[in-house]
Amino acid sequence: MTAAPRLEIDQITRHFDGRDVVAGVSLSVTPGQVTCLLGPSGCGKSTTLRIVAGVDRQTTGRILVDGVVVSDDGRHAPPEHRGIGLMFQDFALFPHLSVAHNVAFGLDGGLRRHEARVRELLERVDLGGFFDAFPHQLSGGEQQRVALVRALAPRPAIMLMDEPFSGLDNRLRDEIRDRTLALLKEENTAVLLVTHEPDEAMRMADEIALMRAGRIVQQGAPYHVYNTPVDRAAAGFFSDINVLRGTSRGALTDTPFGQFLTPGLSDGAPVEIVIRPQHLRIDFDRQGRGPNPTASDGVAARGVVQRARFMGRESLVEFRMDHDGSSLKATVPAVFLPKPGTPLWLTLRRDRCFVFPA
Ligand SMILES: Nc1ncnc2c1ncn2[C@@H]1O[C@H](COP(=O)(O)OP(=O)(O)OP(=O)(O)O)[C@@H](O)[C@H]1O
Repeated sequence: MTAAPRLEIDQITRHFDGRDVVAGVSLSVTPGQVTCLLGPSGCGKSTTLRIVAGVDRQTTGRILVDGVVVSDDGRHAPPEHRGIGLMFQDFALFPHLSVAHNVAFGLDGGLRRHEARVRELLERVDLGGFFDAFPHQLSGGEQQRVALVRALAPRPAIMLMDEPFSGLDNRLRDEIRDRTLALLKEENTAVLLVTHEPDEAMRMADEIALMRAGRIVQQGAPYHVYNTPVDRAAAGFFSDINVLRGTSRGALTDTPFGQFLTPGLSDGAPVEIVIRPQHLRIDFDRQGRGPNPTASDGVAARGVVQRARFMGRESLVEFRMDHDGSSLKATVPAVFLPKPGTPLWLTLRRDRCFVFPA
């Protein structure tokens, strides 16, 4: 049985200066679930979050918490009556209060009444020893953890997070993300997290809602959104992509890598075939010939190495293709640095190609 939604966003729009910056967003989050609103800058993510928090108000639509309307055309509960915790990038701790008093700030009765809860939360993020410290004595990452437990201290049913980790350096960020996620799961909080970073969404989310120009264009588990993108832009949002262009004829599109099925497209319709660099295979040149065609990889096409770079986890090789001079990128999970000018053959993993009308 799936749990009842804790947070429901029902057909929210927000009109600013003659345009809808949020244009009909619906979403629900269950207890213990992390949903990431992912999208490029300006697509309306933060506005959506601010509406849920109650610091902004939608033009139309409703917000429900545990099935109860907290905001619609007539009602608008203030932020403090929504059972919502907030954590933003520029979380500010109160500099004149100790760590413990910062954490207890939103608790009725303050530190005196809730010392046990404050101690327990600080222990859980390994900051037990900082109970009496002041914010300036903590590193950025430690301050972030204090901000997190401060937001969690009143046991909010819902946590809203807007780019909460973007102020941290890379290595620290991974660790803090993991800790944060663990704590949110333990508390069974419903989380709506805004980010423009696909890696962050893939790492944190149970569900990703991909947003563009005020709308959710695709929603699902990270695996699903990554592996079955709805269009070229959705594919390109998660990684570098290669795009082959062709024209549909008789529900087939010819490419130098073989034919692709393009059912439902009329003759003459432009087609884009999209593939991520890790799904190209590279093969050696055998005196002007490449590998034989196979069902899974189609036909090989020859290209010449333009550039090869070692990226740490993989090598990125850029090719200029013989057939049309276009560029294709392939990655190999190893050290593979062929010299510029080397002819090599490329095939595409056909099961990893996405075919879209252009
Ligand atoms: N108070 C406002 N008045 C007018 N326009 C606004 C207001 N708030 C936001 N906007 C506009 O709404 C659009 C969406 O902004 P929003 O902050 O929600 O985007 P975002 O996806 O969170 O982007 P970012 O990641 O850059 O914060 C932007 O074009 C922004 O300029």
